[in-house]
Amino acid sequence: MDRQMIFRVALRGDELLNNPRFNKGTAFTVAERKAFGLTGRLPSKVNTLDEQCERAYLQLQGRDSAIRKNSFLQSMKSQNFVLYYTLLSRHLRELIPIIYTPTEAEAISDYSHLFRRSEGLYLTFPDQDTMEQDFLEQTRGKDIDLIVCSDSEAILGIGDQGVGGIGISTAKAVIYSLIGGIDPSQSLSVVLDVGTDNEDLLNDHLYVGWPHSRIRGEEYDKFVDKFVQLVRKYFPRCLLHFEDFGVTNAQRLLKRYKETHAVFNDDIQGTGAVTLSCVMAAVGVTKTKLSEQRYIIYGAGSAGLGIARQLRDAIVSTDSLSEHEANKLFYLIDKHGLIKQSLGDGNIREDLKDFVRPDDEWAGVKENGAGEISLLETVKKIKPTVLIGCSTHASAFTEEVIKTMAEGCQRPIILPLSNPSKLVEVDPKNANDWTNGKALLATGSPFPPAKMPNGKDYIIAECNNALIYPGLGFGAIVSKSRRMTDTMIIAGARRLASLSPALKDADDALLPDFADAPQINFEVAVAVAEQAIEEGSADVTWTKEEARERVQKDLWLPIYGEYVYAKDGMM
Ligand SMILES: NC(=O)C1=CN([C@@H]2O[C@H](COP(=O)(O)OP(=O)(O)OC[C@H]3O[C@@H](n4cnc5c(N)ncnc54)[C@H](O)[C@@H]3O)[C@@H](O)[C@H]2O)C=CC1
Ligand SMILES: CC(=O)C(=O)O
Ligand SMILES: [Mg+2]
Repeated sequence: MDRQMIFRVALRGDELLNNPRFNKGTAFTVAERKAFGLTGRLPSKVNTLDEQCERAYLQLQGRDSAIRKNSFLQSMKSQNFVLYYTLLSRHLRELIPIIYTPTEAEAISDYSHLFRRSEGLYLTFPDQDTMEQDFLEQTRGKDIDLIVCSDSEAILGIGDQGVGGIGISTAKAVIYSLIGGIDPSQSLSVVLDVGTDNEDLLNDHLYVGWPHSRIRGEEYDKFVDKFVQLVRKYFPRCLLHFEDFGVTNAQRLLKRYKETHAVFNDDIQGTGAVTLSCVMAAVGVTKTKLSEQRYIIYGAGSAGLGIARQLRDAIVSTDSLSEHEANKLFYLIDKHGLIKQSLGDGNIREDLKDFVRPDDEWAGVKENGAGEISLLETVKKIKPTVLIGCSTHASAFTEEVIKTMAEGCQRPIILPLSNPSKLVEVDPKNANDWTNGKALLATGSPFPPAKMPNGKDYIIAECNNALIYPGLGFGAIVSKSRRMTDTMIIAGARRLASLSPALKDADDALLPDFADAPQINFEVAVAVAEQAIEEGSADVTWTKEEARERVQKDLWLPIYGEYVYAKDGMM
């Protein structure tokens, strides 16, 4: 056995069996059972990891609904990391939708009823005086590389979920380990419970979070800042991942902290990166350039703005357009229709100003009574080649919208990205049928293949940030980057795009299959680490040429090591 896989462990008996990092259950060998006081605590048969997986998979199959499978897996995670991650790895495509979107959305929305045990760090607004102590209780003695946190205001597409948002932090952290190779014992999932404006939760006497309306303004900022400063004080080199904050806070917090710490907002930057990869692959199929597209982005929240900026920045750096020229390729639509000057400052967030369309461009175009221009009218006028949905508005891409778009271009690129599945802007099967198989499609949650007119399956790629953020994060962690820069993110996105199956066969999926996500994210991590070294964001002594070897070396894999008892060993 590899010398590194021998662990000196100080836990014995139940403490060892109850520690998911070290527990092996029936896989403890006879010698280990003797050394760690486990002989009488386990049935006599020593199982292999394969046997344990077989049994666990059978138990899982016995659960008759996705949500019950989700609960079963969550409980397994709290018992045995190696078994949990091995089982997930062996059935990746089948189980990702169970532990992530769409099933995790259901688990989060019913969090207070399903609650069984702690999943991470709960920092609650009225307890802020003890925040440092609470933080240290959870992290003392640990070498934390990754912190995923949410304030739960905009969970997936299901809105404010109060304390239940811990579920998105843990799900995202699991994906980091499963796909990205981050040691699960070196990550921490956090919910910042600043109250909730979700009336259903506030009226539920079983709600387990702080039953108070959401704190905003200065008090909110101070609370978040206290947390961020603790992260910086105790783990100056960890990656701080923000997930599912409300759009205004998401943008502000990223801007506030990105120059001083390696922070990453997945909804803005991760979604921007994976969508850029997807569009790069699509324009590879149509043999056109990013700068030759006309883009409609429907839903101008965190994801919409992140996508617009990422595409714009890539156009500027690849196709040599000025930022001003590149901005003009984008048409953003939100609740008040097309984002144009006459909506007025009250209806246009400050961070959207790059993409506001001039009114005179729309003279003669049909408006509703409130002076708003709809998606359909925008499609008719500009003849988009790319249509992206991140609005949470289910079925917004109607047959008329899709058919009108298809009249205006050979291969419409249509990416309805809203999660969970029931909120998708158009079922990809319909988009495929309405365009006679011409559309290049990808969605945010998994969908079955569509049928091409020639009878072949068209695989619907999953354009979900989970296909890229684990690699982006791992690349930053391995290279000990002080910041997660835009150029590191673009380097990862380019690497992902280069691995698109559609570049080999135009009828194949725009992005690699999730079943290949670990290998894909490995490549992304290498690209990010190389870029970090090249641009000086990294803090390591090794060279760019060594990045691949270093990423490989630091990968955490779910493998049982051999344990020897040592009083001063790991706990
Ligand atoms: N595929 C992926 O990787 C990702 C998908 N998403 C999905 O995108 C959706 C939006 O997420 P976020 O941007 O984080 O939320 P957000 O709340 O920041 O943005 C949603 C935006 O859509 C707008 N909107 C709502 N109803 C609309 C309508 N009828 N017409 C036009 N605009 C409308 C809202 O005003 C808001 O600006 C969610 O369903 C989320 O699950 C988000 C991040 C990643
Ligand atoms: C995928 C993701 O981050 C979201 O839907 O919010
Ligand atoms: Mg998200």
